[in-house]
Amino acid sequence: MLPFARVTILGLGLIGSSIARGVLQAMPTVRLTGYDADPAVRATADRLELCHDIADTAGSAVIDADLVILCVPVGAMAAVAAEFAADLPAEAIVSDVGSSKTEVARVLAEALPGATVIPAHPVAGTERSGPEAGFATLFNHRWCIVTPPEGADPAAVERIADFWRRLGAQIEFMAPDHHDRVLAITSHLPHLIAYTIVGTASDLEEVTQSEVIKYSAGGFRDFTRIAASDPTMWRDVFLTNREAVLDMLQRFSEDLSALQRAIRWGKGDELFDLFTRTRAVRRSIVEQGQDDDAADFGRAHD
Ligand SMILES: NC(=O)c1ccc[n+]([C@@H]2O[C@H](COP(=O)([O-])OP(=O)(O)OC[C@H]3O[C@@H](n4cnc5c(N)ncnc54)[C@H](O)[C@@H]3O)[C@@H](O)[C@H]2O)c1
Ligand SMILES: O=C(O)C(=O)C[C@]1(C(=O)O)C=C[C@@H](O)C=C1
Repeated sequence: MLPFARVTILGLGLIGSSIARGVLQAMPTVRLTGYDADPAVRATADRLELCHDIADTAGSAVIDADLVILCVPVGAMAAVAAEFAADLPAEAIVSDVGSSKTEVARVLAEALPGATVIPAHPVAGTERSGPEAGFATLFNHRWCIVTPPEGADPAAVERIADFWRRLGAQIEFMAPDHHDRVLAITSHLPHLIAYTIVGTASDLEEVTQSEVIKYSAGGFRDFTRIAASDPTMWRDVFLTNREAVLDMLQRFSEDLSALQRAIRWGKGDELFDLFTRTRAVRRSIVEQGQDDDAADFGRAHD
């Protein structure tokens, strides 16, 4: 039996529209309702037939839902929840896909007192945004981290896990604060570094903008993909996972200073040892099948 019969998606961008496409394929009998604050996104979602119904308000979207899933930037979660709180059916489960979890869990619990809220985070995405960027296979073989609040109803947690497994994801359970530390180093800091390096390159006075574009092969090009990620989404991630990100950034800065010293004093062994260790990390990610380029890596380097 399917975990839910009537699913409402609030926010029809990259992640919301990917969930909609995945549900239409994997759970075709589910009745799907969508809502987005942006009328242009609602019109596009309608044209793409992402949902059976596109509602004009968050309240009317949730009125007969048994799952409501918030797919808006983390800084907008509280406002959306407040918009539909009065219309939420008592038996509905509320979830979200936010990239940071402690703050989102707090604001949802505050805005929806008495509701069953089971937050989750599919660790899958791209640098693109909007309803046209989504695709049904986005979550295939990717982790979805479920962060149930203490004392959560195990049956509700299992229904959320079942929903994500049907979209192709593998499930991991974590405490929200642990999630935020893990993602600070694996996702948030890499984005911050990409934003910095692309910003630094574009500010250089002795290298022109056209040279940066012209010679952006390999390493820099990979950074520009990440640095093209949605500004609203990432502003909100850094503001809501401030402490874990600052902590990881502190460690990163210390390690960067050590590298700076190794270069200055010609300590080739130190550089070589670190680069050997980091190459091994990449190899284990590839071996675990967690990278899209795994096959290419194997061909090019083995
Ligand atoms: N992009 C990724 O790689 C990725 C991966 C995993 C999780 N997430 C999380 O998913 C969420 C959505 O990200 P996305 O990449 O789909 O962003 P997106 O910009 O593609 O879509 C967000 C949508 O939310 C809508 N929205 C904003 N405020 C709203 C409001 N108050 N009410 C209703 N709709 C509103 C926007 O109009 C937009 O269409 C974020 O919380 C993000 O942290 C993103
Ligand atoms: O693949 C990308 O482009 C992503 O940035 C996806 C990515 C990540 O950092 O891995 C970004 C944010 C998420 O919350 C989850 C996944």
